[in-house]
Amino acid sequence: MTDFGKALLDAAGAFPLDKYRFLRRLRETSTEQYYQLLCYYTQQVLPCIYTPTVGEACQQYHALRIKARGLYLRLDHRRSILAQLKAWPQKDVRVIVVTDGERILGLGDLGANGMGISEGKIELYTAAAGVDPAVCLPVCLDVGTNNAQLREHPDYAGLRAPRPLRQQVYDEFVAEFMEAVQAWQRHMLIQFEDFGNTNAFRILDKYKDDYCCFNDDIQGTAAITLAALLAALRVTGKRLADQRILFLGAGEAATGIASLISFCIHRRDGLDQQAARQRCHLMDSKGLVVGSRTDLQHHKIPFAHNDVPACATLIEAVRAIKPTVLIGVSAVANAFTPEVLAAMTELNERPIIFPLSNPTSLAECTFEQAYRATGGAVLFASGSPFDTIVDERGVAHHPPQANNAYIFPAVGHAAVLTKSKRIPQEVFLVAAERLSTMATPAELEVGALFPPFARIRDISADVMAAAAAHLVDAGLGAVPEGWPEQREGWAAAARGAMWSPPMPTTPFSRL
Ligand SMILES: O=C([O-])CC(=O)C(=O)O
Ligand SMILES: [Mg+2]
Repeated sequence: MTDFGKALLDAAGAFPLDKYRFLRRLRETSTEQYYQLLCYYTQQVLPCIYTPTVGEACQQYHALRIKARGLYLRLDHRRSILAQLKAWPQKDVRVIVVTDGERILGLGDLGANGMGISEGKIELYTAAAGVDPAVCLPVCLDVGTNNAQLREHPDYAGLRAPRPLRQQVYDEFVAEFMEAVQAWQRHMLIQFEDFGNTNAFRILDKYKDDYCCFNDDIQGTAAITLAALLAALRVTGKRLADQRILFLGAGEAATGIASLISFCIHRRDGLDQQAARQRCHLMDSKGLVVGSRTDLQHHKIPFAHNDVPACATLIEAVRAIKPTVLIGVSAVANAFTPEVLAAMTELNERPIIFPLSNPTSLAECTFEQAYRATGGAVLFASGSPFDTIVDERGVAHHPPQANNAYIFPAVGHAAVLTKSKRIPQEVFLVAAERLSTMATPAELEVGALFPPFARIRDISADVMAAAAAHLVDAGLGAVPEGWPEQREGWAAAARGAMWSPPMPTTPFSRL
């Protein structure tokens, strides 16, 4: 069965973008078969519609000649957002993934081409957690772009203007969007995706207490990384509170991950939040984030250290801090040099090394590089997928992908089913903890920190049950209709709440 999915996609063309285009067209022309492929051949389809291909698809989106599935809301059409929502053909929408295209993966400002990221991410709600595609809506807030090349391209479909200089104009537009969504539907889950750093933090802070919303780059990435780290610690047998964690990068992902790790240490080991934060060291393009710096953005300040020298390079920082864990969220390809990897190997019996930057071309190192440099001792997870390595004994080592899709679709679907008022930070902790326990000892043995993605719907059902229990217990959501009293039955109930297309009858005769 699984080979069929691969064979079909191979037949669509040699290049990833050929497969992407094929799947986009299939969704339009043979929707049921598209969803059969997505839901029954998920592992084969996902890399073609999501990371790593989606990065290139967004860069080329204006030239792909595909019809946008999602809704564009343009800054020059402001004060009419509610009317535009009401005119949209989908009437019962429960999940929105929204971007403004300013920071697409590690690729920068892609303006209206960012629609591709909302469209890609929303498919994961269906594939991974069984949300009915009929209730899912990708949105792109087109506020212009500072990418002049794109703006001037004859095929570019977005607003041909730079992003607004005045923050107030932007903020009012986002506020109008949030209020319009609330006026449009009784309950909506809103996922913020790939906003620029400053706006991402500000928007989340502003709306998180009053809306059922989260930011996947800050919170989803944090949860999957914490899950990977907790699973790695099952192998080393060490405590989270005893780790020294060095981040290359100090943006949304870094501060999101560092905050959730600190929160987890605080909850598990009773350290106060400030002491827990000191387990995390951030490094930006100017060097280590230390207290003596006067140029630190707001979100970095809680992680500034006064007890380490102001190292300018990663290798200096590794030597000074002696990290047990190295996390790459820098979008700097090959930043984990052989020297850095060798230093991590000298310092640790089992170095934990997570090059998380997306897409693959921006990863801080490959699995092969980390595996070879550490003599196979590395505990590894990456943002984009890498190939398996077969060692000299013939044992296959599968590099786990710290794929946000293990977390956000399940957390989001739980929030939808419970109609949660908001999504507190604790839910991401609960989801990460649950996921971190799921790899079997045999899977951990060969480096797989998570169960295989092929089982994603069962995994999501467990995460949904844990997240739903938390939301209900916190008084934010209600027990979904028809779910049993007993919590033991909730994973099965979550599995039962998932939408699926009919099982495919082979062959896919009309493709
Ligand atoms: O693609 C992912 O899942 C991670 C992500 O959101 C990003 O890199 O912006
Ligand atoms: Mg993202």
